[in-house]
Amino acid sequence: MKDIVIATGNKGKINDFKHIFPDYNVIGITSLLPDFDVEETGDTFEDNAALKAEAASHLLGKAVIADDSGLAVDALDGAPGIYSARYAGENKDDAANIDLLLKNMAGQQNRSARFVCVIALSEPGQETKTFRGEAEGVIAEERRGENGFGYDPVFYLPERQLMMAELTADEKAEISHRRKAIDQLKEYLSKE
Ligand SMILES: O=P(O)(O)OP(=O)(O)OP(=O)(O)OC[C@H]1O[C@@H](n2cnc3c(O)ncnc32)[C@H](O)[C@@H]1O
Ligand SMILES: [Mg+2]
Repeated sequence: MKDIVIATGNKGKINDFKHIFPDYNVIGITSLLPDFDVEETGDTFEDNAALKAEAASHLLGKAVIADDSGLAVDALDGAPGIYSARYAGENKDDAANIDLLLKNMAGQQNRSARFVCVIALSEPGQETKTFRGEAEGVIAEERRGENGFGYDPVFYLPERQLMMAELTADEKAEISHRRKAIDQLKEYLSKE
């Protein structure tokens, strides 16, 4: 089985990647470098994904991918966006982030939103490449579902009439923003 190293400390993302890459041995960076942590100082998902992938690739001397992602809500002018993980504070608390989102959306009629995922590929001696995937949905008024992570319990998928958190991991892997970004990465690798 081929290895693929992902520069993330987020267990929910690692679980998503395992279902997107069933034929690969998915390795989270913290099992190789327990103290790995990169400050996300970029202004875009692309910049932050590249920062994480390049830092890990330089430390390991091999190809690494990273994921910078988040939720963009139209009625909030694209917030929380690149700040999705730390929306309610630096301690990255998914429950607190959802509470704040529901509070900021209270009484709001326009609830359209999208998940964005940018995957960066950094390889020694090569320019970093980025690939973007998006998934459209609607911000629900309350939580439902136990699967997934982050904002999945309040991200409603109208065509399925389910929350993202009500999909199995395999179902999420078929339609998610993360899957769409990875499809583009795979297409690039197949032409390389
Ligand atoms: O930077 P790494 O170490 O990869 O982990 P992180 O959790 O800090 O990840 P990000 O900086 O990319 O922030 C993304 C946040 O956006 C949210 N998010 C991203 N993808 C999601 C998904 O598939 N489902 C639900 N929420 C998601 C979730 O709250 C994440 O913490
Ligand atoms: Mg992060």
